[in-house]
Amino acid sequence: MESAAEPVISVRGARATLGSRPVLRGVDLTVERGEVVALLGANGSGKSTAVRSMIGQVPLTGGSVSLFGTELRRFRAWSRVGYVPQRTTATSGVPATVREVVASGRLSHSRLGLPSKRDRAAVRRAIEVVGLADRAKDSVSALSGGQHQRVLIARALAAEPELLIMDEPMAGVDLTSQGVLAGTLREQVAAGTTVLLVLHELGPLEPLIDRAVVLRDGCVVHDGPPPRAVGQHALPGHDHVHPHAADEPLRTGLLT
Ligand SMILES: Nc1ncnc2c1ncn2[C@@H]1O[C@H](COP(=O)(O)OP(=O)(O)OP(=O)(O)O)[C@@H](O)[C@H]1O
Repeated sequence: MESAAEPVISVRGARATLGSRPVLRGVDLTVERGEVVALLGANGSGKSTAVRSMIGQVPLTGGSVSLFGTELRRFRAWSRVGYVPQRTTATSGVPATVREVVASGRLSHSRLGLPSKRDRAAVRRAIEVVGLADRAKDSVSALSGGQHQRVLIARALAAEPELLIMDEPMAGVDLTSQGVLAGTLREQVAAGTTVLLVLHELGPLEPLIDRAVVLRDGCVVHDGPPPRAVGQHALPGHDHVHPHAADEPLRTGLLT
């Protein structure tokens, strides 16, 4: 029986190996109901692998993951989870429309039956929320990178998930789309959605973040208040130094 106090995500001692390389080396991470947590770290630190392990796309070689209090191998309530993968530059050969792609995110609700009125309304709302109502009938191949990312987010939102996991939602996204995405996320958070975001840097999402978990080489090196980028440290390419521990500044290396 699920209790309201149960964390939405609980990762304990997670280990994963890709090829022959240990990519997660004992990761502990908890996300409570209603929290917005950023998973930060340099390239290759294991962020994507960590979130992919949470949705069963990467098998663990040790440790465990639970969602909504249920161990992953018993977890079936996938309509409660929205996942936005890291955007690839590859374009699909299938000329699906915006509405078709977004509606595919609702399939876990409609199951074998035809989409209900409620399903169709949820798809329409998700498309509106990301500002693409006027493009609903267009092929996704006609969209810009940022618009494409908005479609992927709408697809996750169409399921009206309680937990939203997004891998680098702002990467390669133009400023207009970044603004739309930040607004969309703000609405979801206000509605009580729990959010785990993989980010390279906090950027425009900073005001929404409750807590940051920083990975380095597959290990958690910080779990607490989001690191604040100030002055020179905010510049792209700068290896951040954040004075979390008075004696030894935490080098998050977020931008390296
Ligand atoms: N399929 C794979 N086979 C072997 N190694 C892999 C595979 N996928 C990822 N890796 C390696 O695992 C490490 C962690 O990758 P991961 O994508 O989780 O890092 P990340 O922190 O998300 O990085 P980025 O910010 O670049 O997305 C990297 O060194 C990567 O090269």
